[in-house]
Amino acid sequence: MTFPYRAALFDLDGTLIDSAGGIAEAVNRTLLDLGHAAQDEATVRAWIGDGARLLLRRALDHAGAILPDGDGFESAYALLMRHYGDSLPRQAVAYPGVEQALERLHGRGVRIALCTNKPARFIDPLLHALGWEARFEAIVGGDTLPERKPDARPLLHIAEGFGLSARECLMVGDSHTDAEAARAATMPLALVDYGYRRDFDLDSAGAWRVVGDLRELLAAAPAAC
Ligand SMILES: O=C(O)COP(=O)(O)O
Ligand SMILES: [Mg+2]
Repeated sequence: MTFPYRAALFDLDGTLIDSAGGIAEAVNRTLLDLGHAAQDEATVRAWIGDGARLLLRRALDHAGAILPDGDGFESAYALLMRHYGDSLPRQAVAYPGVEQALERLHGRGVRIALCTNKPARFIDPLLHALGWEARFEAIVGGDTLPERKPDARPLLHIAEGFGLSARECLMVGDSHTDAEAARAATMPLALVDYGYRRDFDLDSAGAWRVVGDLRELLAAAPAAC
């Protein structure tokens, strides 16, 4: 069976890697530094996917902190960034099947991109830790462009760079930000059922495919395309 798209754009956290343990560690170190209680990993997981600033806002909000404005927020963010960098080795955990799925797509001539809301400065070190330095032909992080997912722009930026229309690409993600960005870009969508979604019904997102393992993306022909 052939894969019906010319490019696949992958979300990172909750789709390719199970980074929640490392991210929870970074968030908790930040909360503790600021005098708040640490949270369990399941709580922090639900805050991931909309970029690191919203992650911090949710953590401070949950802690009942008076949300610092301006400089106060920036210094808390700098603290999170320091701990986040230290946590990268623990974030570098690929889900089962990811390596083979990327390899097989590549082998079929599908162009492969990374489209994440993770701060861009952490992407290269993380890809290095995973041994994926040469895996992605295009990479867009959460602060690479003025807009991030759920805006359509990061997806369209990658498609345009490939010289492809949105319809020729597939966005593969785990959460509402990926689904909304794909809808806004009129790009076909595939979802994984194991990620960090919150209050999001996978089956009503209009996905071409919902999979429990990325190798299933190549498993069968689509119902319609
Ligand atoms: O919000 C994040 O930092 C992670 O984002 P991602 O799920 O888009 O990779
Ligand atoms: Mg994600």
